[in-house]
Amino acid sequence: TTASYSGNPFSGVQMWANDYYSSEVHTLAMPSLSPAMATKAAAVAKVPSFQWLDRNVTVDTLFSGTLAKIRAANRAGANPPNAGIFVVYDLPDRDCAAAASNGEWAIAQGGAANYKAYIDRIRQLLISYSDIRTILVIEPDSLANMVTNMNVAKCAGAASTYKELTVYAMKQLNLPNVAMYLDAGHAGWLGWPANIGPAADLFAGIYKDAGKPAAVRGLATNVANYNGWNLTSAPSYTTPNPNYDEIHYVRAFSPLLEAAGFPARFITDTGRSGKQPTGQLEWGHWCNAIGTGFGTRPTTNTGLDVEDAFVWIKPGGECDGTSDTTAARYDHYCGLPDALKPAPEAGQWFQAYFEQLLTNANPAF
Ligand SMILES: O=[N+]([O-])c1ccc(O[C@@H]2O[C@H](CO)[C@@H](O[C@@H]3O[C@H](CO)[C@@H](O[C@@H]4O[C@H](CO)[C@@H](O)[C@H](O)[C@H]4O)[C@H](O)[C@H]3O)[C@H](O)[C@H]2O)cc1
Ligand SMILES: [Mg+2]
Repeated sequence: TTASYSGNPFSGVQMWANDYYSSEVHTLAMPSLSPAMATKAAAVAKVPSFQWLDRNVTVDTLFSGTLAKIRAANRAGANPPNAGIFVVYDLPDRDCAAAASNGEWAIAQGGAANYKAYIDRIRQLLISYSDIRTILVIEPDSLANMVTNMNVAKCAGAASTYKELTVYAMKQLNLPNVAMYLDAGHAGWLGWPANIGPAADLFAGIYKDAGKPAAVRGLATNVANYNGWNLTSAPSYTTPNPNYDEIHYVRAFSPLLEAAGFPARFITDTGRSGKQPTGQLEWGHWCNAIGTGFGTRPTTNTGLDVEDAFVWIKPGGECDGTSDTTAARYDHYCGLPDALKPAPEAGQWFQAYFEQLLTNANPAF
């Protein structure tokens, strides 16, 4: 069947553009746009982006609903057949080094058991829809935080649970129609020389702990971040990191992972990397960065053998975090001068940000 594969899981399929994002664009973005911008926005809605399973409830509604729509389109003769693209994102004590994307479950309140049930449900649906090739990004930021933020109490406290549950997900979702990419931060995070070695050891260790699952294809980089892929010069805020863009990060990381027993392949989020340099004042300013644009459209034509695809993982226009200083999930990074304000809660539609991305899109819409 189309679902099982060897090699690049993006070969021989087209990525599905889910109707959750399309409806955000059509109902929330377009009504207030000029006719010319609305036409451009309608084109954005057709670009495949990953659908985030950021709450347990979305598994039995959006996830199963999207899989059903993909099945219908494939049975109607889609050629090439559609593949599902989703983010698994519901670890207990989620986003341990920040406040903006804290999730629904806490380790202290039995979150690990809830997470295992969430993974089991995803497994069941992937088995029910074994005719659909499904590509998963596993838990943005979590393992990256294990490399650089063990000095943060919430991250140190979550470490063993994050690792246990990541291994659980890798084993449970190890199915013939599935490809998994573990989140690996970005060039400005794990790409620093001080971090890249420990990162390779961590990811290879997790890969071995999980029994080197066939469905674990590699790592996802630049998720919800803004870095260029292959820049002609280093943006000022990247100095002195020699890995100033994602191709440098991937090319430095790959041999370290291979040597540690993890022959990882990579995908890179280009959804918000179209304008370089960005408006960031500091590289670590991750929240709603100003001066960004929609980037390279999803493709397997990456020019690098270990890079499977450029993809849109963070849906452009969905907020990174609230700028309301009184909010429970307020993170000071979302209050910085280079963070677009006023901003709603993480995941909510942020119209001004969508318009920024559209205006700065490269390639242009
Ligand atoms: O001059 N030098 O030689 C030198 C040497 C070492 C230096 O140290 C490095 O500095 C880097 C910053 O430059 C740090 O990277 C930042 O780490 C943050 C987490 O702590 C990340 O935030 C996450 O971002 C996600 C979206 O990507 C959000 O979804 C998530 O909520 C949010 O928490 C930032 O992206 C990421 O850029 C490194 O850890 C740190 O080791 C710095 C200079
Ligand atoms: Mg985030």
